[in-house]
Parts: sequence; structure tokens; C-alpha cells
Amino acid sequence: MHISDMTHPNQLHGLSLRQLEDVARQIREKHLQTVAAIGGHLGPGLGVVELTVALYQTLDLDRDKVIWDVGHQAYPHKILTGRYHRFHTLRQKKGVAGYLKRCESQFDHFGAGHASTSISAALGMALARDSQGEDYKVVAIIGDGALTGGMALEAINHAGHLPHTNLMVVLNDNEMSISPNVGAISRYLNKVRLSDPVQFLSDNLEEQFKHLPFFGEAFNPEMERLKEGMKRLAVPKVGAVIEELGFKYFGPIDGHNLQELIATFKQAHKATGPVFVHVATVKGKGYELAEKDQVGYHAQSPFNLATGKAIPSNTPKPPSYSKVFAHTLTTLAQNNPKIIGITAAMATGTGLDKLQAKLPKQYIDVGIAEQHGVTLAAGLACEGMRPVVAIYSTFLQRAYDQVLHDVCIQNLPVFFCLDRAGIVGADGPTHQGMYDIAYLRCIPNMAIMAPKDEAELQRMIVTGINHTDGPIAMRYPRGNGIGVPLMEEGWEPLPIGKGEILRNGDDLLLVAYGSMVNTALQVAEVLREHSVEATVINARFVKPLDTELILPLAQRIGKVVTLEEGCLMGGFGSAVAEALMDNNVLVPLKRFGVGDHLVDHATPNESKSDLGLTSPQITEQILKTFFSVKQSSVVS
Ligand SMILES: Cc1ncc(C[n+]2csc(CCOP(=O)(O)OP(=O)(O)O)c2C)c(N)n1
Ligand SMILES: CC(=O)[C@@H](O)[C@H](O)COP(=O)(O)O
Ligand SMILES: [Mg+2]
Repeated sequence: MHISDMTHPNQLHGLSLRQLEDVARQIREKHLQTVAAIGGHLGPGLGVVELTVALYQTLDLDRDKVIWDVGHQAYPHKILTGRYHRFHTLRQKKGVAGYLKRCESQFDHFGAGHASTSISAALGMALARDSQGEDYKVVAIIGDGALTGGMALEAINHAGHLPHTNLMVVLNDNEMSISPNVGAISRYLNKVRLSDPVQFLSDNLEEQFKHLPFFGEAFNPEMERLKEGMKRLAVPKVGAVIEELGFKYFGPIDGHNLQELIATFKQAHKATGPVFVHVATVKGKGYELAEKDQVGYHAQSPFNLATGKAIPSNTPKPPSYSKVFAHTLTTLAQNNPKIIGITAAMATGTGLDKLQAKLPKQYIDVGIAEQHGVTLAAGLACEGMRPVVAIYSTFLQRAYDQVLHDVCIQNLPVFFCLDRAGIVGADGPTHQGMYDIAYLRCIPNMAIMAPKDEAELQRMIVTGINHTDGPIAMRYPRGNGIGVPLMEEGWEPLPIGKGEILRNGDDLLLVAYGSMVNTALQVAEVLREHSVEATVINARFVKPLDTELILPLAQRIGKVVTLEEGCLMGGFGSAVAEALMDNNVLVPLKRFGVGDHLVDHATPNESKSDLGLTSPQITEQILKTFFSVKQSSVVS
């Protein structure tokens, strides 16, 4: 069977073990070739090739449901479910998504992207099945990293309390999150991984019993109860925690041994109630470089398969915002032991691994536990520490009540550094940093700022560290800075709530925020060619907004445009609009940002173009709206 002919996972049924092993080999090859060519998540999917083939061989995916946690590891799933021929479009505009999407395939039973949701969704489907008198299997596949997320534990708590609800949870335990996994649960699982399979020991004891005369042959309920009790006592307490939580535990099993996987899944399918199958895998399995550097090969840009090296880009690029953030914070932390950097399993993505390396005592990785991380920071702030929560804009959504309830209501000095704020590109709608301006701006006590470039980022970090009157949040985009000179130290803090005028002009007021300030300057230059002179303001803060600067200029110039890389509803433009209206400055205003719709996976430039957020598009819209200049007369 060639996987290019596979359109339905049920085609795995009836294949011999050798044929299944060949299918696994082909999938691994396709996964490797594709990710090397176009980039994406490499290690996670390599680790679940056999798990996917074995599980799907024991399911009927015309009826049964499979829910992958996160979904970054589900490339084998995509290859087996009819997307082989489109797989080369992975994470590209209008191509195959990087995570599961219900609208993409009948076999993507639940979408994700954010971790720790699979067991909740699976339990919901199982309860729906039972209430409708249906009879199909529901299986959640969750990684050991995702299992550190509170939602997963909430779902286990619920499922374990429903002894008659058939649900399988498959733990893909590779001892890794993006970085090495953290926490007591991970430690326990690692200990269990090293034990003999519970099932094997239990069956082995059963065999021994048969040779003991007093147990006899005839079925005797009393004796059965005695045997079960002795087995429970004799079998080491591996998996005991899981069993005590109401799950029947199977494992740990070798996640790359198809025969063992298939036998265990078949046995586990026979069990009733909640079932937990613990599968020990190797992240990056089958590609030596990824097995050796499991952090570095979690995700890759296009790379040379033979050397493992990223394909070099032709033009040298400025440092990334994350890199500048990490360097600046680490430098400040060296002189301030109260600074504690907190990440929720995103040490490499945020750059906090640099702080960890230099000042491990001032670094905390809470695992995929954003809610815990924020309230942990609140506790640290209560006791005079200077907690800095480095977190992607999209992942802070997971801890919204903790920001509001535990930090802002108590007006605690927590510094939130929101990376990946704005359009992120290939990760698509689940990862866009689209909403942080809106979701934070409405919370009392929160100050909110965004730098125009990587040099101002450094000044804002000092500003945030020094701001101890209450909580403060700073957002910055994914990717490289714009290439301005950076200072090694001695960064000057900024006055809270104050913007700056970057350019003067009497015909239009351009008020820009964060990553769109550079765009505003580009727009102003092109407008000049149409004899339109614009004033450009770098707002720096959306809360408090610098109304002393903005309102008089708006009143005098009489035409206002706002620019932000975020949702328009409740965003920066809304803040300016509210300030104009509340102060009776009734002038024409046009806001540029992201409308009330999701932003799908594409390159950031493709998304900006689709959203009308490129400089030429904004210029054209301004000329048309305010200066009745015809379309497409704009020099691009
Ligand atoms: C709520 C949330 N926080 C952080 C992330 C970023 N993230 C993506 S995959 C990953 C690690 C997941 O580890 P695990 O579940 O063990 O899967 P593995 O990569 O090991 O296959 C993290 C932290 C996320 N997707 N969702
Ligand atoms: C699957 C997941 O959520 C992370 O791996 C995410 O894709 C990282 O995003 P960046 O590539 O922007 O760090
Ligand atoms: Mg893992």
C-alpha cells in the first residue's frame, strides 16, 4: 500500500504488520521531506507515526472520533486522512492547516492549536454519544506537556468520576514539552515510564495464580476478589495515581512498537469506562538530529535534511524582538535580583531560555499553565518581587480572569510582556495575537504600551520594570525588528501615558500604535507625493492614552487616521475614537486594523495585504476617503 493511495484511514484495516510498518516508514519519510522543504513542526509528528498507524488500525473512523491535543503533532493524521497530495501546501495560504480544523476534514473531529483541550472535548463527545444512544469510540490523544495544563486535569477529574462513560485517553509521553517538560506530574510519568508495563505484571501474576492449588480451576467469586486484591497489592504502584482517579491504566508501552501498540489498543478498547493508555515515545523519532536536539527540532524553518541546517536567508536580518527582549531583561535582571521571568512552557519562543541560562534562580517555567503562571506572578508581586510574565498574546487569553481577578483588581505590579502580538502567519487563527489590546484595555488599573521598534522595546522594558504602581502590559510582534541601532545598556524609561510626534503636517493626523508606526511613516512619505502633509504620532500607550497630545492636533487638523496590528473592535482605534467623542472633538476618523473576522494561516505579508494593511493600500484608502483622489493613482 502506498500512502499516496490512502484516502481513508480505514484502509489500514486488514494490512499485515509488515505492511503497517511500511506505511509508517512512508509517513515518516513524507513528514520529513515536507517539513524540510517548507518548515513546520518536525519532532512532534515524527514521534507519533507508529502511535497514529496503530491506533487508527484499531478504530473505525467512519464512526469513531479522535481528538488530538494541540494538533501540531498530527501531520501523520493528516497524511493518513486524505491530505497526502495537498500536504506540500502545509501552513501556507489556502493550504493545509498546521493544526486540525473541523472544516478541513471529516476526520478532524475537533480543532485545536492551544493545548490541554482534547480530554474536555472528547468527554463532551462521549457524553453526547451516550445521551443519543450511539455506540462509537472516542479517543483523546494528549502529550505530556499538554497534560500539565489545568484544563486537562479538570477533564480527567470529571471523566474519572464517570465509571460508565467509555472514553480513551492516550498519553503521548515523550518527556518533552517544547523544552524538557516540567512539574511533578511529568516527574511521576517519567518514573512510570521506567517501570514494567502494569498490564504485563498483572497478567504475569494471573499466570502464577493458575499454578497455585488452592485457587483451583472453578470460578469462585471470592477467590477472584482475593486475586484482584493481591494483584493490586503486588503490582508496583505504577499507574496507581491514574487508576485511583478512576481510569483503567494500560502501559507504559513502547510507542514505536506497532505490534505492542496494536495489541494494547485492542485490549484497551475492550475495557469499559475511562481508560488511560500511557505510550512512551521519542520526540523526533527516526531523524537522528531531531532525536538529539528535541528542543531545536520542535519546529523548523525550511532546512537541509542531510545537514539539519536551516536554509540560510539571502539578506541579513535585524535581531528578533524576542531576542532583544531576552537580552535586555537578562541585563536588567543581573542588577535586580527581584526580577523573576516567568514563562508557560515557551522558554525558547519568548527568549527566556537566555535568562534561565544566565540567572536560573530568576527564571520560572510553570509548564503549559498560563493561569497558574499569572497568579503565581501576582503572589510574587505581593511579596515585593518584580515578576515579568513573558507570554504570547494568544496564550495570555487562557489566563484572562487571572489577569483581571488576581492582578488588576488587586492592582499588583505584574509586568506582562506579550510576544507574537499582531499577525503571526503560518500558525493561523488559533495563534494570531489579535485581541490583546481590546481584552486588556477594558480592565481597570492596567497600563498598556507598545514600542515602535526594537530600540523603543528596550526603553519600554525599563519603563515596565520601573512601573510599580500597578500592572502594565507591553506588546510586540513576532519576528525581526526594523533594523534601528540598539544600545547595550543605559536605556531611558519613558513617561507613562505619553506619546511622541514623529513628523509634522497640517493636512492629516496619523496616530499609530506599536508595529504600525513604521507603516504610518511610510504612508506619510507617499502622501507627500500627493501634496498631502501628515502629522505622525507614535502613541506608545493605548492606556493611558496621550489625549493632551492627540486631541488638540485632531481638532486643529480635522482629519484623523489610526493604525494598529490588532482587532478594531475595542482596539487602539476605538480608544482614540472614544477620546475624540468623549471630548467633543467631532472630526472625521478612519481606523485601520483587523475587522470582525478570523485571520487564516498565510505569510504575515499575505495576511496584511488581504487585510488592506500594507502602506500602499492604506495610502490609497486615505486619499480616496479624505482627498477624493481616484483609486490606483497611488505610487506603490
Ligand atoms: C495554551 C498553550 N500554551 C502554549 C502552547 C505552545 N505549545 C505548543 S506545543 C507545546 C508543547 C506541547 O508538549 P506536548 O503536549 O508534550 O507535545 P509534544 O510537542 O511533546 O508532542 C507548547 C507549549 C500552546 N499550543 N497552547
Ligand atoms: C504548536 C505551538 O503552539 C507552538 O509550537 C507555536 O507554533 C510556536 O509559535 P512560534 O513559531 O511563533 O514560536
Ligand atoms: Mg511531549
